[in-house]
Amino acid sequence: LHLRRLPLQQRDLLLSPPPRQRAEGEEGEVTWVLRSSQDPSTVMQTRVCSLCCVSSASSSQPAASCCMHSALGPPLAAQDPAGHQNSMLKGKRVIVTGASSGIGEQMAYHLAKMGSHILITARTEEKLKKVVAQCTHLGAASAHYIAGSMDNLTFAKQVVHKAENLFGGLDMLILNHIGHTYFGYFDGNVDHVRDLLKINFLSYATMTVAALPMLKISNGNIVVVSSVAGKIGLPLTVPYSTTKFALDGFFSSLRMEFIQQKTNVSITLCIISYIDTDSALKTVSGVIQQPAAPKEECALEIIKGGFLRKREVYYQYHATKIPLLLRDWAPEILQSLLLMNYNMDNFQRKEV
Ligand SMILES: NC(=O)C1=CN([C@@H]2O[C@H](COP(=O)(O)OP(=O)(O)OC[C@H]3O[C@@H](n4cnc5c(N)ncnc54)[C@H](OP(=O)(O)O)[C@@H]3O)[C@@H](O)[C@H]2O)C=CC1
Ligand SMILES: C[C@H](CCC(=O)O)[C@H]1CC[C@H]2[C@@H]3C(=O)C[C@@H]4C[C@H](O)CC[C@]4(C)[C@H]3CC[C@]12C
Repeated sequence: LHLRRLPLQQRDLLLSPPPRQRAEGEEGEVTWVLRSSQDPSTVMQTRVCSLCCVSSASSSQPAASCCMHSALGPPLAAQDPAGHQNSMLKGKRVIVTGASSGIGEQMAYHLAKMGSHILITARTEEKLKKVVAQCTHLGAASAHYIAGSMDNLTFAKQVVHKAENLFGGLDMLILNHIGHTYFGYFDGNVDHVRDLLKINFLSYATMTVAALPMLKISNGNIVVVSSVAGKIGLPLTVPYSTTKFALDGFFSSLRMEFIQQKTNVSITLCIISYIDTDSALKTVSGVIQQPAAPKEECALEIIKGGFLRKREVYYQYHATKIPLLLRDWAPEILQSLLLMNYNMDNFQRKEV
C-alpha cells in the first residue's frame, strides 16, 4: 500500500484485511478498514485498486482517480479504446526510441490510444512515417518522428531537443532501441562490444542527461527497456548482455542518487523475457524452446510500470522473476534449467 499517499494524520493506522481477496488480474476496488494504533476506535475506510494496490487518498475519493488500472480498465485495456481515452497519460509528452518496429512500435500505439503527445525515433524514415500515421489515426494528441542512428550521440541529444521544441517539456522518456548484434558464441570481437555499448548504453545515458532538466520540472518518468539477459548471464548473447547489464548499473545507481537528492524523477528498469517481435522470432525460433510472449501486452506493461513509478517491471512475470529469485540462491540449478531451454541441434549463428 502506498500509505504515503494518505494524509499525514492517517498514516499511523493499522490495516485490517480486506473483506475478500481478489484473484490476480481481477479488476476493481477493495475496501480496506484502517484503525488507529493509538486509538482503535478511530476507524476509516479507504478504497484500493485490487490490481496495483494504490490507495485513493480518502474514502470519499474513488480509486479511479488514483491509478492507471482504473483508468485503463482490465489488464488488456489495449483492446478498449474508451479506456485509453480516460487514461492518466492523456496529454502527456512522451519520447519512445526504437519505435519503428517491435515493442517500441506497440508502445507508440498504446500511447496514441491514451491521447499522449508522442515523438518516436529510429533509423528507418519510411517505417517511422507509417507508425506516426497510425498513431494519429488512433487518437494521439500529436505524433512526430525524427530519424537517425543512436551510434551518433549528437543525434541522441537532438531527439531530446526536438521534444523540447515541439512540446515545450517532457513527461516520459522511454528508452527502448537496440543496435544490431549476433545471436551466437562470442567471436572475440571487442570492437563490436564497444560499438554496441554506444548504441545500447551510452545513448541511453546521453538522452537521460539531456532530458533531466525537463523531467525534473514535470516530475516525470524514465523507462529503460532491458532484458532477463541484462540480469542473468545467458549463452549466445555476450555483447548484448554486456550492454544490458551496464544499464542496470547506471540506472539503479542513479535512482538511489535521485532519492538522496530528492529528485522526483522515477526510473523504471524493465526486465523482459522472450517476446514475439519479428526480429526475436527470426533470430531464436528453433533454438529457444519456451513460447514467446505477446508484444502488445508487453508494451502496455512497460508503459503502466513507468506511469506507476515502479522500480522494475517483470514481464512475463514467471519467466523473469523466478529465474531472478534462483539467481542468488541456487545459481547451479538456474544454470541447468536455462541450458535445457536451448536446442543447440537447431542452432546457427544469426545476425540480429
Ligand atoms: N524481443 C525480445 O524477445 C526481447 C526484447 N527486449 C528488449 O526490448 C526492446 C525492443 O526489442 P524488439 O522490439 O524486439 O526489437 P526490434 O528489433 O523490433 O526493434 C528495435 C528498434 O530499434 C531501432 N534501431 C536499431 N538500430 C538502431 C540504431 N543504430 N539507432 C537507433 N535505432 C535503432 C530499430 O529501427 P531501425 O532499424 O529503423 O533503426 C527498431 O525500431 C530492446 O531494448 C530489447 O533489448 C528484451 C527482452 C526480450
Ligand atoms: C531465451 C531467453 C530467455 C531465457 C529464459 O529461460 O528465460 C530470451 C530472454 C531475452 C531474449 C533476448 C533478448 O533480450 C532480446 C534480443 C532481441 C533481439 O531482437 C533478438 C533476440 C534477443 C537476443 C533475445 C533472444 C532470446 C532471449 C535471450
